[in-house]
Order: sequence, then C-alpha cells, then structure tokens
Amino acid sequence: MAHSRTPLMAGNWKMNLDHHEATHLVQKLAWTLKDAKHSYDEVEVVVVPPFTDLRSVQTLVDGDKLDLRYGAQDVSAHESGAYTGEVSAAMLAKLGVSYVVVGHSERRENHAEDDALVGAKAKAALGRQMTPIICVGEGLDVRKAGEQVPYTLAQVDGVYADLSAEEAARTVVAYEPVWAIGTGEVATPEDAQEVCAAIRSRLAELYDQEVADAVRVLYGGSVKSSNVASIMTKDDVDGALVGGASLKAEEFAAIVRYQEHQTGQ
Ligand SMILES: O=C(CO)COP(=O)(O)O
Repeated sequence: MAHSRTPLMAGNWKMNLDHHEATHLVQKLAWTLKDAKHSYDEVEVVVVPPFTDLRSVQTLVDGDKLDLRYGAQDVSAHESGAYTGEVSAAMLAKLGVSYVVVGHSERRENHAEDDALVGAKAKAALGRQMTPIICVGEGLDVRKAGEQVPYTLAQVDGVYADLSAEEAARTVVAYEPVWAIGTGEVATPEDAQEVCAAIRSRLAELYDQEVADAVRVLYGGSVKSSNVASIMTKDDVDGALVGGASLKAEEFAAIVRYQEHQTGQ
C-alpha cells in the first residue's frame, strides 16, 4: 500500500458463536495480539459478531480497554417502529458499534436486498456516526463473462446514489467476489487490485479524488493468513473482510499481522 490509509482487518463471523463463545474468542484474540505488540495505529482490527453477542463484546472491550472495535452484520434502513425482527442504527450506536456491514452477498441473495436498500442502510448507519462496510462483488457467471468491473461498478453507482460526498468519505467498501466466498477459491492479488482500483476510480468520478483517497477498499473471499500478505501488497487493497478464518483467534491474529510475513512476497 503506497498511501496513508490505515489498513483494516474485519472479521465477519456470520451466524456463528453465541455470546459466551464471542467473549472467549475476543479475549483470546486480544491476548494473541497483545503478545505480538500489535499497534492499533498500524492495523485497525474489527470483529463483526451476530447481534446477540454485541452487548457482551461491548462490556469486554470497554472493561478491558481492548485494542479493537466491533461491528454489526446488518442494520435496518428504518429509524424505528413496526419492523418486526429488525435492529435500528440507534440501537447499534448505543452499544458502541463502530462499523455496520451492509449489502453482504448473503443478504442480497437470501433476503433480496437491492442496491437502493443497501444505500439506505448505509445512510442509516452514517446518520448515527457508524461506518458502513458496503459489500459489492460479482458471481461466477459474471466473472466467467469477464464483466466483473462493470457489474461491480453498477452496484457502487446504485448504493452511493443517495450519499453526499461527506457521507461517501466516511464509508468502507468491501469487494467480495461471490465465487470466492467460503469456497477456498481466493481471487489473485491482480484480480482483487483490478476491481478495487476500479471502485476507487468510480468514487473519484462520482465525487472527487479526496473522497476516493479517503475510502478504504477491502477484499473479501477465502482470505487466510497464508494469502493475505500478497493481496495486501496491492495499492488499492486497504484490508480484508474475513469470514471463516476470523473464527479462530490465532488465524485472525496472523491475518492482522500480515506485515510480518510480507517480506519476500
Ligand atoms: O463473506 C465473507 C466475509 O464477509 C468471506 O467469507 P470467507 O472468508 O469465509 O470466504
């Protein structure tokens, strides 16, 4: 990375680990990172547990003053009211949540979320001073057709349609090619760079270069400690959104410490 954006490593636990297990994993992660003298300024570390774990994670992070932040996996686009099963941005902000994942491909697929809804969710998070991690990325058929860049940029256009430059500058984008999620099929560093760079250029077109330079663009999809360092050598990749590998403290800590195994890549 040849710029001043702080790398961000976020662990999306998906629908795994109850609040007891969450406490255990966060404690273990904090200890592992402490041993390695991890510095918060060097790499920002975020865990994204299920909603039911957030209060326990908050208590632990605040009580022990841990060097990490936490996020939620989704948020309602609505303020409050008759939306059974939904969780509002205000409720998350009250729990000290810093990040909210919006538009994950699993929500787009299983809950028919479209770009307009994802944009509204991002706006809801921003309205409570939380950072949305906006997920975009193509499926296998699109990749095979070589259409990954226009497809992903169309998602970017749709999600940012209603966001101001000030709001856009406070977002994070996660490029997660659907064919690489949970498959062990990781995109090559060049694949990741191609789309991440295109996303940044599109943000410069939609807003300006300052906004594009401020936004961190993450790669997600089968990231592990063994492949993260080479992906992180790319200029427009500012971090990773990690699924399965974030459920093991040592493995996720090794991902956070990618710089230690970056030499020679
Ligand atoms: O979907 C992902 C993170 O949001 C990626 O999941 P995996 O790392 O398990 O492939």
